[in-house]
Amino acid sequence: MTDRLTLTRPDDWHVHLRDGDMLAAVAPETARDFGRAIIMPNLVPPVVTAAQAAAYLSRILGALPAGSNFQPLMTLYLTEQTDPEDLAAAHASGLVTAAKLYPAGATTNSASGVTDFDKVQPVLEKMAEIGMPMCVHGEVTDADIDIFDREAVFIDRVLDPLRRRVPGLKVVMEHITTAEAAAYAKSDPGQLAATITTHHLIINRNHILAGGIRPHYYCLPVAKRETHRLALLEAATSGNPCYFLGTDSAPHTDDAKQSACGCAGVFSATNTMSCLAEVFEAAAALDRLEGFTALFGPQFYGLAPNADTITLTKGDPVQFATHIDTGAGPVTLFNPGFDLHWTVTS
Ligand SMILES: NC(=O)N[C@@H](CC(=O)O)C(=O)O
Ligand SMILES: [Zn+2]
Ligand SMILES: [Zn+2]
Repeated sequence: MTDRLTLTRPDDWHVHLRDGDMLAAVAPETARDFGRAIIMPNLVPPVVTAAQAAAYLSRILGALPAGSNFQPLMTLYLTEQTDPEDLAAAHASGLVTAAKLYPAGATTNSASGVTDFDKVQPVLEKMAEIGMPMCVHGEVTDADIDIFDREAVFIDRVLDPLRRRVPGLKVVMEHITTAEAAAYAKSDPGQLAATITTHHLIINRNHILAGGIRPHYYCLPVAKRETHRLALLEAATSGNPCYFLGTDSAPHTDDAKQSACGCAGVFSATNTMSCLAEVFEAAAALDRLEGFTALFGPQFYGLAPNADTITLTKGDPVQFATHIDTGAGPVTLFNPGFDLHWTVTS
């Protein structure tokens, strides 16, 4: 029986660190196990300019524990006003790694996102030219499309046509939740990839809705039926480098989650590596955990893997605190619903 596992230090290719008191509390949680992370720009107001990204980067660095080597990889939030030259300069200087496309209204803090995709065509062409990846929240926002269908419809109606209009654009389909997205993501190696979250490998829509409504499992895109979870699990454990970890750890205070109109987002930064080790072991794929968490992301982004390692150790069930305290209020940690035996020990 394997009871120790040493991996190249993982990265998180999609995380929300927020700002202010929340940032102070959650940045150390991500920095503990991860070497780098793609930092989502959906603050209020969003991070749309290079100057805003530079200021946000310094606030993140200021929230890290002393001696931390964690490296935030910044993103810009694309709007219909984004200036292709400002974006290209931010990328060329190394300040910004990618740009994030939110369909307006698709998710938390996406009001400034894109409504008319033609308007961002020049920016996307510039990104293709300079090799800057586009990360996308892939859901349509049409009121007449069922929420469980919004990801699959986005691929057909928006993403595939957009990629045909902008050949050469590197795209990361963020936090995929469907078999359709997993199939599409592998259709153009090196140009197209997908992040998969920890929680979408573990929960399906029954976990949210059966036997009572569980707001801490509500996120966007919403978890789908079990067949889709199984497709994601197969993708994540397949060893195909087009799939890599993006936790989408998205903290909201318990007040904001446990409400008549609760926010979307699952906070999983603290226990993600324990959860994933359990999931990959159950799938007899522990040997593929390193690719998914530490090798395939940097490969797609054209970066070297981290030079150091982490070690996970298996033992008696580990107890994580049910929540973390933040200056903004308590934030509940993702509960996988099963015992966790693996813990990051060094
Ligand atoms: N995933 C979520 O449910 N929420 C994210 C936004 C996002 O990634 O779509 C958030 O910022 O809270
Ligand atoms: Zn999203
Ligand atoms: Zn997110």
